Amino acid sequence: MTGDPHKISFRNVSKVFGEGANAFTALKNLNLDIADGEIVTVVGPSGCGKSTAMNIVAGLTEVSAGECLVDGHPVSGPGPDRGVIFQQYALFPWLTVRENVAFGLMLQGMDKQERNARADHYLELVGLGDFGDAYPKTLSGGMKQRCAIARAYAVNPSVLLMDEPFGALDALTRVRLQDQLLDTWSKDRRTVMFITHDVDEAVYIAHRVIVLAARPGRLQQIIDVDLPFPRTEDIRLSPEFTAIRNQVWRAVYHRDETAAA
Ligand SMILES: Nc1ncnc2c1ncn2[C@@H]1O[C@H](COP(=O)(O)OP(=O)(O)OP(=O)(O)O)[C@@H](O)[C@H]1O
Repeated sequence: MTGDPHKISFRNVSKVFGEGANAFTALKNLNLDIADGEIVTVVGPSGCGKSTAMNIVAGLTEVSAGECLVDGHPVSGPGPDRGVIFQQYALFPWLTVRENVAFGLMLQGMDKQERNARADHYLELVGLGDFGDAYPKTLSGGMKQRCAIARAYAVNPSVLLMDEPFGALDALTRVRLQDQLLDTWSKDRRTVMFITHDVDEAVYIAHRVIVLAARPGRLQQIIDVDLPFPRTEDIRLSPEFTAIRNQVWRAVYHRDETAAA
């Protein structure tokens, strides 16, 4: 232990892609702490560095300057403590749903009976308990994404990194999966970093909304979502929700004058 109380910390993180005349600053001097068990959503215009920031936490992208810490330790590559879920489900088409969910456990050397039992537990959790023997091509988009979520949960990461996970889904399925994510979070309190373009989604699921600005990608504003859990339909329709939603909207699209430089 290093004594760092935060689950995830960005310390003056910058990321430059390319070199010389082709150098492009995707993130500049990002400072951000995310607490253990906190859900943060990350919003901002296209190209503001949302995925770059998440990929740095995932260990898929190296920082150019500064430091990214998880549990107080500098990130040096991907690890089973961080589960990543992308918009594209990236399921293996030749494996069944159960085998897809159990895949990471197989890589960890878990025996077949145990990993199948664990896969079935997580499939049940995301409402796919009857689909373990099905192949991905027979599932709807929402079901495929639930399978990808079960796969990420199965390796029991303490951090979930979700990059527009519901972006390709219809509005009703999105809302259901948001509720399912919060329901699961209420039981395990994992730390979640969730990128979205949907301002309502960003407010509904989060403790805090992180707004990034583009060119260069940088922190624009952090907005506390001071709404109780569990989040419900009533909360979604409340004036308090609308007020926070409007605040986020202004920060993203109109550069609220209260924003950080
Ligand atoms: N591997 C790379 N090489 C060069 N430039 C890159 C690379 N990855 C990202 N970039 C650039 O860095 C900037 C930030 O990209 P990033 O994908 O993090 O943005 P984003 O906020 O997630 O965008 P979007 O909302 O469109 O997904 C973009 O201008 C992008 O073109």
